[in-house]
Amino acid sequence: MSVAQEKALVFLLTVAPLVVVALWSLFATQYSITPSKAILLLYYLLYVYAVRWIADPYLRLLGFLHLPRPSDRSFIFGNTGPILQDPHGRQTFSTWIDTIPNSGIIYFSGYFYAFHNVLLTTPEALQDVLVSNSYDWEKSPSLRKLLARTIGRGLVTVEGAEHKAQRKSVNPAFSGKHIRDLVPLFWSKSQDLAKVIADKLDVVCSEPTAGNEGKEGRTGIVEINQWASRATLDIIGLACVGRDFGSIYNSNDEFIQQYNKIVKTDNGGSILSMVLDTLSIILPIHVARWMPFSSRIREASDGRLVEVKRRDMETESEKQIDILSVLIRSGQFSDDGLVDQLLTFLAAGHETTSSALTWSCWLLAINSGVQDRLRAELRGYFAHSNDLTITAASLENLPYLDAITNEQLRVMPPVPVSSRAAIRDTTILGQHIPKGSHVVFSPWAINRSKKLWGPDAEDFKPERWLSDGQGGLGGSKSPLSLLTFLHGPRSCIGQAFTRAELKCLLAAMVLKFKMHMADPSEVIEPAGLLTIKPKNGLRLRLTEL
Ligand code: HEM
Repeated sequence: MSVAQEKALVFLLTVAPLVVVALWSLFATQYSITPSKAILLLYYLLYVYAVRWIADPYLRLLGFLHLPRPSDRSFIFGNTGPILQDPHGRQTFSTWIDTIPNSGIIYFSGYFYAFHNVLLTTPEALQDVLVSNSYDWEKSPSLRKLLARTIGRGLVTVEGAEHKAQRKSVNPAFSGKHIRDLVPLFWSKSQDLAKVIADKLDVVCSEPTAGNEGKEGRTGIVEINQWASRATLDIIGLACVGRDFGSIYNSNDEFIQQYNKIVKTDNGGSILSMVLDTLSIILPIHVARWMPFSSRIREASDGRLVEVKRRDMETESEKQIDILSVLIRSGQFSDDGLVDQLLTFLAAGHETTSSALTWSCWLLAINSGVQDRLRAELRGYFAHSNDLTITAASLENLPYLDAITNEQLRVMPPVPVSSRAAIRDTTILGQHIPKGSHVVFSPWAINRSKKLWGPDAEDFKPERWLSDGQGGLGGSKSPLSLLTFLHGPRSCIGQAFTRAELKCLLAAMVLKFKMHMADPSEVIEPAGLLTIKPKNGLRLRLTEL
């Protein structure tokens, strides 16, 4: 639709019905449409209310029409047509950001032009929404309700003052100091992972060459995604609850079964449970959470986990370092509150780190030069040490490992897109944004924007973090050019945790194996609902070193 057509549409849906109703009310009594003036007035008020309700979004549209926006639009889909064919809008948002001239925001409309969205395209616009006016924006109520039904009222699902208070209480458990304490645990699990995978490989003997006997070694094809999922689950279990789920050894830990039942969507729910689940989404959070049929959350909230931990803390002489212990010691949470936070960490921290590890392995498998250089850095580091143990201090002295971690989180952000709704009238870069409008920000598109990262933005180049001369910004001009964990009061609380964990896992894998694609011609496609994973898994050929 052209701008003229859009303005005509607004007129048709706003002014015209009011004119019609005014004429109608003038002549209605004359033609005795209704005998009662009171009923006529009631009709009139109802009609005006209905027109106002329908017209409201279209009147708001006028406030956006001057903003840059995509040219492909239709009445039914607004501008969302291309997004529907492009999961998470990854490619669409990237194209818009790099090709539509704009100074920080691009407007795009939803169905029937009735929903208004603003795509944030520059660090300055992101700063306004995520940092300066963060509490003018909230996650969509339906999404929060859906999440709260399964993970309770933890950090992810609460808003406003409740969020501020919770964040303040949880922050110390994720402080730099505490994450340093967790590094030995990350490293030990990472080594377990490498060992368990190695034991599954086939023993082969290489061809003898002149003067050399054939050497025995282990190699095989491994689906990495499922190992990444198991390892990151075990790490989060140990770090958050102090409990080894043992899923890399295929354990049947009761809590894990419970967790899978709660968080996984593919657990074969019956039609009845689907209906009940739907009902509990529709109901307000507080009600749904305590409904007898909302059994999932009840099962996890049985409090035993916290009870056992309290007992361990009393009886064991060694200070417990897991996050649950830190939260219990803070004395800020009820037992229910603790369970909600734990489920939140599991849900927010498991799939995401598992996705990040999978993509790291993929990037190293298709960039063998980077893989070799990382291995050389690690071997060089350990050559000067008697003990092959990664500590928090060693992580600070492995610059290439740090660069790879930054770069893989930049090019393959596990959460590719997120959004917020304005809960009051606000502004972005001075532009008035009425209550009810939506902002969309795409870590995928921002992290890969040529405007922010240069012409090689799409390439995996860890070196950009080594010689950027920009204080660790990878050659970009602002920290907000990297959006993987967002920024501001609602940024990922687990960022430092993730970075340390990923470094340990990658170091263990690279020291133990040479990684290649099982089928070098295979095209790996990202897919997924909230986090992205390789659509058909990731098969790598691992050769033990
Ligand atoms: C690669 C790994 C990770 C990525 C990419 C990631 C990404 C994110 C993003 C994008 C958000 C903001 C979502 C939004 O508000 O729209 C977020 C929030 C959050 N993340 Fe992470 N995350 C990761 C790992 C973790 C881990 C390991 C934990 C905990 C152990 C964690 C806990 C949380 C929590 C609690 C929030 C909500 C924070 C708040 O609203 O105050 N995340 N994460």
